[in-house]
Amino acid sequence: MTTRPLALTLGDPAGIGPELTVSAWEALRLSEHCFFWLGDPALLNNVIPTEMISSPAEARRVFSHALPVLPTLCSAPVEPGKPSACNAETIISSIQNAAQLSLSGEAAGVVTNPIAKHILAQSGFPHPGHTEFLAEICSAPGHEIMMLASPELRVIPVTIHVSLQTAIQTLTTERIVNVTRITHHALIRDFGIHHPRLAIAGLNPHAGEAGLMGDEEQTIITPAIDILRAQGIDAQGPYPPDTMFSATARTRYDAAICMYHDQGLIPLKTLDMAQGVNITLGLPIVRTSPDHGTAFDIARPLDRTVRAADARSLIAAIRTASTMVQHRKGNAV
Ligand SMILES: NC(=O)C1=CN([C@@H]2O[C@H](COP(=O)(O)OP(=O)(O)OC[C@H]3O[C@@H](n4cnc5c(N)ncnc54)[C@H](O)[C@@H]3O)[C@@H](O)[C@H]2O)C=CC1
Ligand SMILES: NCC(=O)COP(=O)(O)O
Repeated sequence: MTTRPLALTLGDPAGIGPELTVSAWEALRLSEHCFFWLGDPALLNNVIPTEMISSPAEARRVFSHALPVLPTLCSAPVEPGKPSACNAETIISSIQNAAQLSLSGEAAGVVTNPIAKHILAQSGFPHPGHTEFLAEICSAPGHEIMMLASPELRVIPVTIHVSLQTAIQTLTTERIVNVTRITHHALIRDFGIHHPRLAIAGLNPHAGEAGLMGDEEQTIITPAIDILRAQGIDAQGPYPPDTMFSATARTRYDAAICMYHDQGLIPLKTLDMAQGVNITLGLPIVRTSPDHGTAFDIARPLDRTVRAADARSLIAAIRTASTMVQHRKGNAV
């Protein structure tokens, strides 16, 4: 696995991020999946040993006996379950530093703990989520693609954090082609799938039923598929969205290109929320995250034995980031 450590961000300190971080360290500390946390050790209530580091290079020496922490201290008191925009600056700087350390090569990649988008927005944060923020840090705006992956399914929404109305209004042939091309290349480079098979979803019921229930399939989606196929990309569809996620249908493709956020994320999370991983494709750095959010409703002060949050998705995100780093190394020329 990776020799350099992964950078794990703070996330919203009032959410389940601190608890997930503790559980992930306990699960992985004797494995090769080494990470350090850009967080505030005071949030951990001494439930595990921690050791301050001043650079990622120190993480591997520490990882088996303590959680390596690159201190990123909260400026306001933290009450679990009660998020506050007063800590927005710390949350943002944790993401920013993790990305910079990854761009500089000191960290192998970034794994993010969940943030609450509306809380950061209150502080003037202009990005709808990590995906778009990281693209800006990497000077690659417009190249960022969100993929959610579980052992059962991979989905890529063409439009991401916008209203359903905006998603439909901004759906274009060019956007579908761009997202599918980046996905195709990322499946080869980051996942070792040599000939990716891509299923393109329709937008409307029955994929439009020959125009009877909407014509975006004919005017926008099919032209995109034609362009992609002419470029040698194995893109098929548009498929009726209500049947393309069945167990049988899923055996026919490696990833589903979906027209809007919930079209892809509902089947993914319904099939396997515990092991779903959110992955940003199209960036020079590796970035993964759990598929769920901050879960403020179950966040509580940390306890040595009682855990409310299921850390499997974060653990899967860390393992996935390690695997992607390995694939990128293997594919480097
Ligand atoms: N990558 C990220 O930073 C993401 C952040 N969010 C943010 O999270 C906030 C809350 O969003 P919600 O829609 O409520 O989704 P959520 O995923 O935080 O919670 C939905 C339900 O699932 C439960 N849940 C989630 N993760 C869990 C875990 N690991 N273990 C046990 N139960 C778990 C919660 O307790 C809650 O009942 C929003 O502000 C949203 O912006 C949402 C998705 C991803
Ligand atoms: N629904 C997925 C999600 O909100 C994750 O967004 P991001 O913070 O990874 O951009």
